[in-house]
Amino acid sequence: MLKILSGNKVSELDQSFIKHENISSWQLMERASLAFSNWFMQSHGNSGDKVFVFCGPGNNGGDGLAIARQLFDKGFSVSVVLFSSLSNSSKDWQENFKMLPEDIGKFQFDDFDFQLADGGIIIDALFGIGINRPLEGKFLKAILSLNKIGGEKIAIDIPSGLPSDDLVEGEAFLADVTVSFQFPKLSLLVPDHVKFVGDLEVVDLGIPSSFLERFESPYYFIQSASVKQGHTKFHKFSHKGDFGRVLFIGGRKGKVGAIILSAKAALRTGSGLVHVWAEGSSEDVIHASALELMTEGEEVMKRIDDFDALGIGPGMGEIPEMVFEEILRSFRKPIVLDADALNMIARHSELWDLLPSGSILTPHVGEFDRLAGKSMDHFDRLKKAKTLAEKNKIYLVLKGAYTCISTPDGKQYFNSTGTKHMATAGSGDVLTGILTSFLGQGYSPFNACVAGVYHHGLAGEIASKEKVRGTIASDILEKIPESFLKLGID
Ligand SMILES: NC(=O)C1=CN([C@@H]2O[C@H](COP(=O)(O)OP(=O)(O)OC[C@H]3O[C@@H](n4cnc5c(N)ncnc54)[C@H](O)[C@@H]3O)[C@@H](O)[C@H]2O)[C@H](O)CC1
Ligand SMILES: [K+]
Repeated sequence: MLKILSGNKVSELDQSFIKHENISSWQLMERASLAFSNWFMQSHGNSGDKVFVFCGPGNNGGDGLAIARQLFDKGFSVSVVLFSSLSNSSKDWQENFKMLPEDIGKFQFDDFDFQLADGGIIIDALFGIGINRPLEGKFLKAILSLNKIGGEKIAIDIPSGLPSDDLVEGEAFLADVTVSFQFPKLSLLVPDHVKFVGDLEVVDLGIPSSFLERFESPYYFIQSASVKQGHTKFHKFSHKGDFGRVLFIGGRKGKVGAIILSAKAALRTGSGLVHVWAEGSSEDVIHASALELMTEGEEVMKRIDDFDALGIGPGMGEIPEMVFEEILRSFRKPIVLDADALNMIARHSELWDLLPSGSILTPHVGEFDRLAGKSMDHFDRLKKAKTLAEKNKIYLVLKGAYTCISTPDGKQYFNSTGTKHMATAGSGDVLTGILTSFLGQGYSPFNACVAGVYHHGLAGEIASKEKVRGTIASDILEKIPESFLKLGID
């Protein structure tokens, strides 16, 4: 798992890593710049476009100068636009400035006509994580001009103007792609900043995750290696009982499809036995949609404890509080709660106390705000999610572009998979199915959450490669098996 450090911890990290590797700060900058340039050559190597690098006075600008040199060496036509003189720039900036080849175009901001860069590749190296106040003066002027002209816009480490761990104040660079070093900065993961960040790429500086562990931070970025480790292995003699018996409750009032999506997702995630308790009249459609599903009626309440996991809520509508309460009182293992089950809790706050510890709640932003009250911005929402998870000893899966799992021990894990094409009806029901399936297979709630959000996102990525904006939730669940294959899980 990759730790996400706050901006003010990065210089500590740099110092410590430089010492550990016995390298100079310039060498670390060269590594970072090469990581960017290698990414650039892979994605833009064949582009004949002119490259313009806008370099601020700090080390982000220093990266920009090194990248300008490296891309020039690879045959690109490169110009740099500078905002500071040698004497008022950082030490490694100065080193890299001296190393600039003669044939690179060099402009001072005051003399630069921004129309020259129109249509080229614009690399933003004005400010990185060292920004400590809103943009003003020539920096603001430059960003406003860059945001107006055409061409592809790429930010180094973070779009200039965004603080690394806080909400933007004023203007910032509108990037098409942000190439962040080592780990994504927290502020790149919030929906409030999506228009600045564009697509997010994270490039490795060779700092091992174990090294990052030395630094205090509650935030993590989920990566495939740790997802792989968290999977339970099954063997030749495993039988369907080992893969769990799960029950889904929901699918009423014209929304039976929601619970079918959850149930089918559980089958595709590997559940041995999948039961559905939906409205009586929907039995036929459930059987017709998947022959492997079993349907239940009210009498299932008597043997509800026989199940290994429950998934409640998709398409459930409003059920009597008494029934909901009885389910929570009768089933004391972790439960997955989604959609209408979350709305029940939002309306009846006394239900919080009945949630089995380790339960998983999967609100989208709207549902979350009903549960926790309105938030000023996503940073505020993340704080509330942390508090709710700690207080109620539950796992809170706040769904979105970088779904965030808040755990009872106060940590927050951001998912790294998924695409914009997953924002489609029923996508969340599929996630409920996957999570319930993992719980039923005996995964700890934490492993279920991490594996669940990761496979959901990966299945969505695979599905949307074929179906792009026509991707529907059924496509996502059909690709769950491929997401296992991709990770080498049998
Ligand atoms: N381990 C890594 O990730 C590495 C990252 N690198 C790059 O270094 C930058 C951070 O560099 P730093 O010098 O600390 O900060 P900045 O370049 O962002 O600029 C700070 C500089 O600017 C002044 N300043 C701050 N805000 C403003 C403002 N609004 N207006 C004017 N001036 C401002 C501040 O006082 C400083 O003087 C990181 O993002 C990476 O790109 C390294 O290359 C190596 C390892
Ligand atoms: K930048």
